[in-house]
This record gives sequence, structure tokens and C-alpha cells, in this order.
Amino acid sequence: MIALSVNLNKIALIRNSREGNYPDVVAHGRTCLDAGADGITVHPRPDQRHIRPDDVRGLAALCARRQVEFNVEGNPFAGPQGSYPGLLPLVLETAPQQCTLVPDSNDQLTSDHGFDLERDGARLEPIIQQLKDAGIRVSLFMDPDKAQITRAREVGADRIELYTGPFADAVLQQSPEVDDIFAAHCAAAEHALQLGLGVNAGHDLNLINLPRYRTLPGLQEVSIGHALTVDAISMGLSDAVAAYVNCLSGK
Ligand SMILES: CC(=O)[C@@H](O)[C@H](O)COP(=O)(O)O
Ligand SMILES: NCC(=O)COP(=O)(O)O
Repeated sequence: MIALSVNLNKIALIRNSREGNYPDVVAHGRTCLDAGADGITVHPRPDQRHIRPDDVRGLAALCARRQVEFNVEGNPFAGPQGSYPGLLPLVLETAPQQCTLVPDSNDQLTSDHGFDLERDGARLEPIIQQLKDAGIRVSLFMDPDKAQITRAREVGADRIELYTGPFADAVLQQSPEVDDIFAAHCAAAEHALQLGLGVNAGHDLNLINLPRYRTLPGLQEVSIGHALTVDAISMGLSDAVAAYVNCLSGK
């Protein structure tokens, strides 16, 4: 079974376009779980363009009550900014089951690459250890590069999250490169599994590209937000979550 973790960033993005708390991010998280999602993901960014620290606190409490996985993603090197305390303090305070470290700069539109661990591995190692000492599983956002994935194991990661943006784009463009891209993801996943790393995936996954991506060897979890939220506009949130759950199970 591949777990579906629904990313609620885009619900928060709509909420932030007005004062107040409408739509309520935690209530939408509850709806996703009621509809069959296995967990919740958020990716707070220092500028708080969508998820705010209080969303992380509220969703941590929801996931703890429901005994489901909470996954917080973000840049471990981003320091405090305004009321954003920095990823590490926020994660250590809210103790999600999983923290996915992502090498985004603060001003990035969205995540668009995995870690270069030749560059960042040494400074990531103590951060990974600190999170693991707090009982938090650590996943690293990675491109499908075997040498980099070997380094992910060496610096102490429990899992990798394969960055699926280029795969999703190739499916969208009906590019002939999609076969090579997916083959590289399969080889990377096999390599990770051989090293004892768990395999997650995410970015721009949707109901069109998932039927293929779900066949990735050993895939444990996908986190999906953007497309699922768009689908929810026409389908309704509960039905959209159910459609992704069904799609992941091959129905
Ligand atoms: C790491 C990843 O792929 C997602 O968390 C994605 O970056 C969502 O972030 P935005 O919703 O800010 O685009
Ligand atoms: N880790 C990927 C994620 O959480 C959601 O990405 P997207 O579906 O919003 O592109």
C-alpha cells in the first residue's frame, strides 16, 4: 500500500488572501483524513506565503489525535524570519513523525531540485541526527542520482523523497523522454532500497501521471497538494482524496 499524504499548502494560500481563518486549514486536514488520506504534509516557507507556524501546530495536534503521520517539509538552513522561527525549532516543537528536508532558497517559487550532498552533506549530518534524536524520521528531497542517494544514507537519512517534477512535466508534454526519466527513478528507488532507505516521492503528481508512478519499486508514500487541490475545485475535497486513494491502489 502506498500512503497518501495530502499537502495543505494551497488551502493555506487561499486562506492568506484574506484576513481571518477561511478556509480553515486544520478543518480541511480533518476532511482529508476522513476521506481516507493516510497523513498530512505541509511545507512552511520563511515568508509564510501559505503555511504559518500556527498551522503546523494545529495540524500536529490533529495528526496526533488521529494517530496518523504528519510530515513537515522545508529548508533546514532557513533561519528565523518575522514570526517564522526557522524549520528546526518549529519541527522540534511540534514533533511530526517525519521531516522532509528540502534544499530550497527562501525566494523560490516552488521546490525544483534535490540536495547536492557533496555540497550540503556535512552541514546536514548534525541536523539529521538532532531530528532523529527527537524521534523524528528524516527524509531528504533528492533527484534520481545513485551517487547522491548513497550519500543520503551516509549522512543518516531514513528515507528519500524523489523529486518528481521532471517526470510530471514529461508526462504533461507527452515527451518521449518520459520513459528514460521513469527508468532513472526506478533505478534510484532500487538503489535506495538496497541501501535500506525508504522511498517517498512528490511534486506535481496527479491523477494522470500517478498510474505509472505508483509502480515505482518500493514506493512507500506520496505527498500531493497542488493537483489534488485543483481537482477538489471540480470534484469536492473528499471525492478528490478518494480518487487519489483509489488511483494509488490501482483502482
Ligand atoms: C518538496 C515539494 O516538492 C513540495 O513541498 C512542494 O515544493 C510544495 O511547495 P509549494 O506548495 O510551496 O510549491
Ligand atoms: N513533497 C511534495 C508535496 O508535498 C506536494 O507537492 P505538490 O503536489 O504540491 O507539487
